[in-house]
Amino acid sequence: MSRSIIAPADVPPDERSRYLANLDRVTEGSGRLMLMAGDQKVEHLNDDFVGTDVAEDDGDPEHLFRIAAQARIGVFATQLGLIARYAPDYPDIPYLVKLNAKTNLVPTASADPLSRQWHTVEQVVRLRETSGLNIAGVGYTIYPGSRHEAEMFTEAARLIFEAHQHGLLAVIWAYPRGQHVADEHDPHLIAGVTGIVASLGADFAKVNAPTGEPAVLREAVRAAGRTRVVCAGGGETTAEGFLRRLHAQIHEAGVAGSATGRNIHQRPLDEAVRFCNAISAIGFDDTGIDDALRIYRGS
Ligand SMILES: O=P(O)(O)OC[C@H]1O[C@](O)(COP(=O)(O)O)[C@@H](O)[C@@H]1O
Repeated sequence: MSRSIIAPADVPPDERSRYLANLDRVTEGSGRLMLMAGDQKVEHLNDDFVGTDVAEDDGDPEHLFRIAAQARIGVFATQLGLIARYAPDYPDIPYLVKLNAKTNLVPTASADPLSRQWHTVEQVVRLRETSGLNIAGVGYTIYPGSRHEAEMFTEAARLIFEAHQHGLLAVIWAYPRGQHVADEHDPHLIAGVTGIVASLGADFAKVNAPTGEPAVLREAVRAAGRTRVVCAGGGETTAEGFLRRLHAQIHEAGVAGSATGRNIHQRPLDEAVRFCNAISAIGFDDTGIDDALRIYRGS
């Protein structure tokens, strides 16, 4: 595929090289994303950062930045407030600004989810220009099936266009959720959701892994067309189980990389760094499981 058609038409010619440089940065030129997710201080409050199976390191938000600075990652995604506060001490990390967020304090059973945009793309561009930080893209979560879906779709569509206009990538977290969504892990529904993300024009769709074997993701990958699909990492699993699932998602379903939060940051710093390096080896280098495990174990 010639590089000229990799950039979508809403990336203006004078921003195309920036867009392609951002795409190469977050994929190391492989076409597969490696996103480290650190936006859960809003989505899950402190539940993801303290606990019996959570490293003591994770209680301090700076743990996220220490991992991202030391590990091989494509991009680190979190809210603008944390980036502005910590990134000056961690200027070499490629950042993705997550533009909306909500807490899980209001149960879906009582109110359909609505997650409103916090900052505009123009404010992200101003931060990039005045700080010199390496901001490669923006992110936004949609909840198809929520009574409020139209509001989120509209915000998403407009910010994706604006992001492309400034050479920024757009990643959409897409979780079908609401009182009319019976099973948010249904593979066919998730394929519908990746099709929505493609229609919104995003570069990557981030979905929760559907029920079943990784190969069930084939429908969702195909439905997304030229928009690439990655899966969230989910709750705590063994490192080997996680790496085997990721390898299968990529090689059996054509998933284009990974987007992982808890399974990275709930580990102590050195282990989290090695885990990121193993994830990146699988995604960026087509490394096999045994070699990826050796990278994770530091052997
Ligand atoms: O599905 P939930 O519980 O709303 O969680 C959404 C949050 O989980 C994440 O996808 C993190 O992914 P992990 O499952 O890998 O921790 C965040 O990026 C996102 O905001």
